[in-house]
Amino acid sequence: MRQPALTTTVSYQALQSHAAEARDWQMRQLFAADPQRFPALTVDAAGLFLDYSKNRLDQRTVELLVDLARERGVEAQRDAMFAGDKINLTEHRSVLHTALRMPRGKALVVDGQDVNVDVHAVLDRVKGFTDKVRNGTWLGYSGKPITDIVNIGIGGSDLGPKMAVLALRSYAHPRLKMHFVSNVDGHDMDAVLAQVNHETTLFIVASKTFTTAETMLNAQTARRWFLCEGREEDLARHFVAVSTNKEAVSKFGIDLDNMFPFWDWVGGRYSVWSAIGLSVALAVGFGYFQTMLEGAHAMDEHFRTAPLAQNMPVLLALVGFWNRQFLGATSLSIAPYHQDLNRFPAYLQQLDMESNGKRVTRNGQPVDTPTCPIVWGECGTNAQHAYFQLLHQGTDVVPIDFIAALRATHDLEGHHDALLANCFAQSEAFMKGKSADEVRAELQAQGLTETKIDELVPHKTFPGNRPSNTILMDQLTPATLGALIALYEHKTFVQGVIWDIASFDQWGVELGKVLAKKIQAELEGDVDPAAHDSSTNGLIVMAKGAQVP
Ligand SMILES: O=P(O)(O)OC[C@H]1O[C@](O)(CO)[C@@H](O)[C@@H]1O
Repeated sequence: MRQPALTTTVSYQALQSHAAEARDWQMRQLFAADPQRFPALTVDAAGLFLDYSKNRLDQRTVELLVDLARERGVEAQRDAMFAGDKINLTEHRSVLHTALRMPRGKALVVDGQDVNVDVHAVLDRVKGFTDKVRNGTWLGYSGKPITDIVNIGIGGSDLGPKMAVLALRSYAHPRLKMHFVSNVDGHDMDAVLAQVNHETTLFIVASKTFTTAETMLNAQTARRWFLCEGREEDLARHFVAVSTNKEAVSKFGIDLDNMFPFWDWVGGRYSVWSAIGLSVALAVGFGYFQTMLEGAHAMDEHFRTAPLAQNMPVLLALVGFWNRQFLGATSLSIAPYHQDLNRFPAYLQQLDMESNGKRVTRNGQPVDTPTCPIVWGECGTNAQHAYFQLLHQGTDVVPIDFIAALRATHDLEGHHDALLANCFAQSEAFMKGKSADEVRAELQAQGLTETKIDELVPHKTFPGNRPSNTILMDQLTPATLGALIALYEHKTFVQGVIWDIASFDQWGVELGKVLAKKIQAELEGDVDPAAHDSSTNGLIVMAKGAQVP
């Protein structure tokens, strides 16, 4: 259905007038005026708690934002996604990552096929295989159990599994060391090969298409490395594939018995729940992998059934939209206060920016508002000692998502309270700031001269009124991790619906791929690179002339 331009909708215009009033609001005053602000602007679901009260909005803003979600058809499009409708219009595909975490037996027929049956058949195979590797009955060619697993993949075939394996570090198998190679830069593969042994290493070649240049080159290199010690007939014990492309897997030389399939209705950046999660299931065991799926399913059920005004992914999306559209925030910083969520910001970069980094609507018209902000971030407290200076006192307002677990998964004394204290202190500081009067009073109490005080006040003043969300969970477990990932998946979906953009394709990555192929041929051959601009030609000539060490 053709959507009207966003800025022409009734609910958008109501929001715009409201935003004109809200522009001067100070969060300090909003908190002081409403003792119920915290309970009113928080929500919990699927083991997660979202506090969005430290944003420049009030309950009326939320009502207007919910009206917008309704007018843009979020509920209908959500239902269409869950039902398997072909909502990925440009590729004419269903979008069914939610089906990957549906309990067994919940029939969902798409194109005449019950996808639930297919999903669970693959999960059963994942269980059988991962059990064998973990219990030491899957042996390498010389009869030894596997000790090292190398996942070769890129984008969604790397970021999700790598993020989840790190996040669930405390659940990991003691014998199995997990490695991830994604970069076509040989230094990545070289560093991993230097640590592993031919006899006890298992390679997972993870690629939805099985044509991605980086992954294919890395896989060929791993194969060559393996064949320096092992024989062709040993490959089946050391190489498995995860893909939708049987033909290419077979052509590569991987036994189809060692291939774990998935389907074109799983987007790469939504694929950690499919067999692409094989490395996660190997690391933590199939039982915990399944618990991660259950955590995601709990969030799916919440997203599918909760009213919009109490719907966590919808609210997270609407607050993000408000900050982007009406506060002019061009980026969103993700600050996990949990070291094991170290790769979560990188994971979200692909999820959000590859989905919603678009400038035309689903019908190909230019959008009439800004779309996806730049997503970036780093673990707290490290981020505090790097770039939080800019976030507190710089000229840009950057909303932040703080993510923390109330209980640690370690028992080291003193650390967790220190961590949480920092997390809560930061969101308080961003909200409250520190006024010039407060700074002045503090410096006077320290006995500084008035001249010195005048000099320091501007530097020590914090504007505050800077927005943040805080997402809490009891502990980082497979279930809460699953819910957290699903929360952001659905948040991305809702924003895509509001902007009316095609969130499930990624044409923007194609141009560079095509040009790289051409330049690689020029670097490797005698072709004269005169066909480019003078800068690109010059760089190619320099690379061709460089001495190989
Ligand atoms: O799993 P594949 O097919 O190798 O693709 C890897 C990644 O490449 C992309 O297509 C972008 O180039 C991502 O969307 C995808 O996650």
